[in-house]
Amino acid sequence: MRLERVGRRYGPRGPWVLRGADLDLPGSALVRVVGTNGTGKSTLLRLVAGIDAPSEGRITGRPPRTAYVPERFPAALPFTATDYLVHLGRVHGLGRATARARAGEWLERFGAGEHARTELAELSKGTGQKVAVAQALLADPDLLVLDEAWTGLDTTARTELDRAVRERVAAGATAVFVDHDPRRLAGEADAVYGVESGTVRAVAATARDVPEEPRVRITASGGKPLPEGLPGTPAIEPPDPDDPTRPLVLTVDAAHSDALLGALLAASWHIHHLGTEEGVRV
Ligand SMILES: Nc1ncnc2c1ncn2[C@@H]1O[C@H](COP(=O)(O)OP(=O)(O)OP(=O)(O)O)[C@@H](O)[C@H]1O
Repeated sequence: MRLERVGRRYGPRGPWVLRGADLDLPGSALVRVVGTNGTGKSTLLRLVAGIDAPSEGRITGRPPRTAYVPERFPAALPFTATDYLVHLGRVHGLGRATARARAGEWLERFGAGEHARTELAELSKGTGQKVAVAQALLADPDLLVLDEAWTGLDTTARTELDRAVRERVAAGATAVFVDHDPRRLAGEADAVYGVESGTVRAVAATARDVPEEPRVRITASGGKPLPEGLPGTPAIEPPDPDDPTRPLVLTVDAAHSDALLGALLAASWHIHHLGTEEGVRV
């Protein structure tokens, strides 16, 4: 599949979110898309998935069996989890019995089997996300597009999704994903693309070629919640602290460390330690 000189803007006079984007998506490949907040990653993924059309340029060779998981699951649909999955399985060309069996298997796999008959509107956010992910995997897609699909899943389901993505790629599919956590499938991507200032560029031809960028570790604590949209999208440990006053370790590319420190200090966070980390990769 290929994107050639693709541009997208919202509205005829809107600013170009993407312009002149070229992208080759081979089969049997895991492709990561990175970039800071609001640079157009979701826009690019919607174009790749075919649920949005480019304002200019062309997209060719998209496999017929394409699946997409958006950042937010539209939970207000009037179906039970199983009926929704069967319906989408039918849309993807599965027979009713196969769609029903696979719906059950995927819900079980993600630990949501007990919610098979729950109305979508009554599902918790996390279980709704499990249904969204099951929907995408149900019909063995040849192109799997995941936009922050891990967000909201519990640890077991996240690991299961990692496994399912690897299985699809091993079966010959292309999986394109965005995730804010740089450790997600770290070192496994066949290609990494960065979206920046409206353009898409290869950050690394293969995971092995990722340049060794120094990473900075900041240990910090604060009484207030962390500010939204931290510079450099740092990895944060532990990800869900029980005690907000407990120090967190934030790891970020050195290029963003000053901005991140500034954001933490502006939010009245206390900095305990600052150091570099060797060998951390995208
Ligand atoms: N449907 C839309 N209508 C108008 N503007 C939009 C629409 N979708 C996205 N945009 C704009 O396009 C730009 C890129 O948004 P997009 O969601 O693609 O970025 P992103 O990199 O995925 O962001 P984030 O990391 O915050 O998820 C933003 O300025 C956004 O406001």
